Amino acid sequence: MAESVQELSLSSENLPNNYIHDHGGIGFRDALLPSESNIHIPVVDILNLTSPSTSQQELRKLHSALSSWGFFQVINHGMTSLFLDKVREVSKQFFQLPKEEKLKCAREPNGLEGYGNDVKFSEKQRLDWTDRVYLKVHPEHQRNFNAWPQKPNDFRSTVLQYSENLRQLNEVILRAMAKSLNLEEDCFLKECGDRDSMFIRFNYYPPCPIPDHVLGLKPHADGSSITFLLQDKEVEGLQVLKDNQWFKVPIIPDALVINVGDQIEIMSNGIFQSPVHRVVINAERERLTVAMFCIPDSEKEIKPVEKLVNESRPILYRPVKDYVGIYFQYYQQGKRPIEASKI
Ligand SMILES: O=C(O)CCC(=O)C(=O)O
Ligand SMILES: [Fe+2]
Repeated sequence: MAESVQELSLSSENLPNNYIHDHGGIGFRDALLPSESNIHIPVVDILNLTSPSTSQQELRKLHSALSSWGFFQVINHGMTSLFLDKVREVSKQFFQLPKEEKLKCAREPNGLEGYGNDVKFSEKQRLDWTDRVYLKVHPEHQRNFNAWPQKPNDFRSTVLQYSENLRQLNEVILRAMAKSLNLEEDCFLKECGDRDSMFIRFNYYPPCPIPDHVLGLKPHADGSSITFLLQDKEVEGLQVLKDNQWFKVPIIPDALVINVGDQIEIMSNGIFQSPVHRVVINAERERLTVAMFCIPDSEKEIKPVEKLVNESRPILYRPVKDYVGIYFQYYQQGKRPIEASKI
């Protein structure tokens, strides 16, 4: 593995050029807080969503969140604050291990899973200021435990429990999203197929001496159906682009952030937006987040749901298969992968 960002952050007088954005310095970090501009990233309460007397109102909120931001936060999702802290804790403990221990689960040169950082494919590319662990957690028979951290001891059991919880929550959210569009409740679940998968990514962003010129994660939209993000409890950094303006996603310690990925944008015929987002860093504190990407069956054709195509809303996307495969090709060329599907 190339030098970790964690190591770079310790000996940071001369940062390699390929981390530096020349156009930085114009305030990566002074994005607006949505509340400052009087608009809010909605917070959806799962209890309200599932209780008959409040569900209609909550579904309207969800619909509005997904069509304007593509982002929302959920509370009352069933996981305790103690458990979420545990997920954060085992993740942090892994990145604190000595280098030799972390390298035991290093990503293979052409592999996908394991511990590593940004894959370098060209000299022109700007690299992300982050080290990661990327793992397939679903389906069960495709878990490759060789790529999983062996330490801390409770890493595996905690991540398995967290994945199981998010699998159930994914179903709740996809059903609610379909209902909010007056579709059959299981519409998106069916479109994702029985052979869907889930990948978890632990994002570790060390402090950086020149945070106005370096990004934790470049602007991108996710290739998932939807993505769940457990934010750092204290250090912010996630920003979302809306109407050409960057907004900070505020920290709500026990909430999960959820965003639409490109594949739901396609299925919803563009009603739900897969938002462009990025991560900024800071000079003082590390930040750690845990993203879970839900991915539809790669053999299934993803296309706009028929009921969402009509005269006033013509079809906007052509069918695509193996979107995640296309995603990496486009991303590497600096293009938005969803362009591959736009008519
Ligand atoms: O770390 C974050 O706040 C966002 C992570 C993210 O966007 C991703 O992993 O795709
Ligand atoms: Fe993302």
